Amino acid sequence: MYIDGQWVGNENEFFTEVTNPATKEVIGAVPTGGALEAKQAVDAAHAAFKEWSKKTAEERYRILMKWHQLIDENKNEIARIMTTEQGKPLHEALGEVQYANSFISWYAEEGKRVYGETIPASHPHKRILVRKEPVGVVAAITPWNFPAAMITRKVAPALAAGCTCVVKPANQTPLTALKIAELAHQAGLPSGVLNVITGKSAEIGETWLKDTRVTKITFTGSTEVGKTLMRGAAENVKKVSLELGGNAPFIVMDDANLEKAAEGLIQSKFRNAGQTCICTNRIYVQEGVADEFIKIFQSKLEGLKVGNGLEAGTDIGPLIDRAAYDKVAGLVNDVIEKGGKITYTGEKPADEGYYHAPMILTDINENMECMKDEIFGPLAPIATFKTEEEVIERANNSRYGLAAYIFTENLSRAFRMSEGVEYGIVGLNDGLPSTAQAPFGGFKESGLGREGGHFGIEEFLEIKYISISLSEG
Ligand SMILES: NC(=O)C1=CN([C@@H]2O[C@H](COP(=O)(O)OP(=O)(O)OC[C@H]3O[C@@H](n4cnc5c(N)ncnc54)[C@H](OP(=O)(O)O)[C@@H]3O)[C@@H](O)[C@H]2O)C=CC1
Ligand SMILES: O=C(O)CCCC(=O)O
Repeated sequence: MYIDGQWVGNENEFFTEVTNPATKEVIGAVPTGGALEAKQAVDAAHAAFKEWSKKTAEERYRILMKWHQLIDENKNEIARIMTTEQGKPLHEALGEVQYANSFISWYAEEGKRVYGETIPASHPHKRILVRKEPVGVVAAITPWNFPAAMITRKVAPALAAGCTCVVKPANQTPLTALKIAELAHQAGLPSGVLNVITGKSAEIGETWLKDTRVTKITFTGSTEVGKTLMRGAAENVKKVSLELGGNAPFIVMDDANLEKAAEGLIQSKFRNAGQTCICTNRIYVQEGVADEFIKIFQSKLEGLKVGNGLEAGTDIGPLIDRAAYDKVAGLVNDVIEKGGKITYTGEKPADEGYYHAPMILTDINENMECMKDEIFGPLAPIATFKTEEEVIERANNSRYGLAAYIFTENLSRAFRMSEGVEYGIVGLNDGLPSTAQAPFGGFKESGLGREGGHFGIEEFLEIKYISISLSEG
């Protein structure tokens, strides 16, 4: 673990093993930290806040850009670590490292633009000044599906704003996080500004929730854990940002460019083997074009290779663990039991890993679990619909509201539908909307707040209003 600029173990020397999901081999182990280390990390972050928050944005920019440079120089090594512990194909891992790094450079710059305001007062001798200040110590709890980007998307704006951070990466993928912390250390980030601890998630989370020195919790992961953190944060009214589950509808209208829609679906459905919160979950195709669309989609899917992410040519890696595999297999059984069918199933390696074949599922209805629950796997359930009104209603009939995809070539319809869906992110003829400068986040139970863009740094800033009364004469 990385606490106060030092590499530390834990008191009892317990270790949590890290497994390669492609081979089930143990590839490493990290300390099983708990309440003691969680508190030590906050002690360090709290002490470091005093000086870090006082640095100029330019000084913070220089350190963040050095970190960015080191990540870039080490991107291939980080990508290999990521593929080995997470499973995603090496080219995707490299893409994630670059995506993760784009948050660091973007926010290094944005830190210079934390502007205040002056507001006209109602009295001639008064002045109203508004400034923005860092919220303090930020606790970030991150998932295994994007082991680098979910850390930098939180930590980069927090550090650029002048906050200090304590981070708990997922136990399945701590090695990428620790490598990134090592590079932050090399970049000259002062001790205590960034701390990374591994271990008992519930105990660490609870310690941070109870500690009044932690003023902000930022989390990406399941809606259930997000709700637990939000409840805990209420105790001392911490600020909370949550990026939770999704159930993204992918809508293909009969005037869509079907080639482009099928390409968009491949990108949005099979990225990270379907384990992305904005991955397409349920597919709605307008009746007249359903058969043709499925044919084009299947021909593209047949070209994708499932395998070990380290092997050249792999497009879809394994799922993260046994529980993830069982969940996806259970969703397929549910489809069959409720009258659906498997129209296409891809090949998968016979080896030991947690591989699930990509599948196209048809004769789908809304009572099937895959239409209600986050799949997090390479299943493509396809339902049909008749009208625009009907599909908007079905798309909105979810407790989630993260991302929706709409494919149409009709401009008026494109606006009408984008405005009609209750989702925080709309991919309009676009299967890959994520980028550092845009706001990422959801409506409803998909979360609170936004990451990315100028919106993302606001989550780490307090507004202070200074009322000034000038002496007369
Ligand atoms: N929005 C998204 O991007 C993600 C959504 N999910 C959804 O959640 C499902 C389950 O995945 P899972 O990995 O279990 O997700 P979790 O929400 O359990 O894990 C996300 C992070 O939260 C930590 N955590 C778990 N429980 C607590 C707690 N009580 N207090 C504080 N931190 C906690 C985990 O630590 P540790 O792993 O060490 O226990 C991990 O760092 C997936 O199938 C998917 O549907 C999952 C990941 C990302
Ligand atoms: O699943 C997630 O929460 C990570 C989102 C990846 C992306 O930014 O597209």
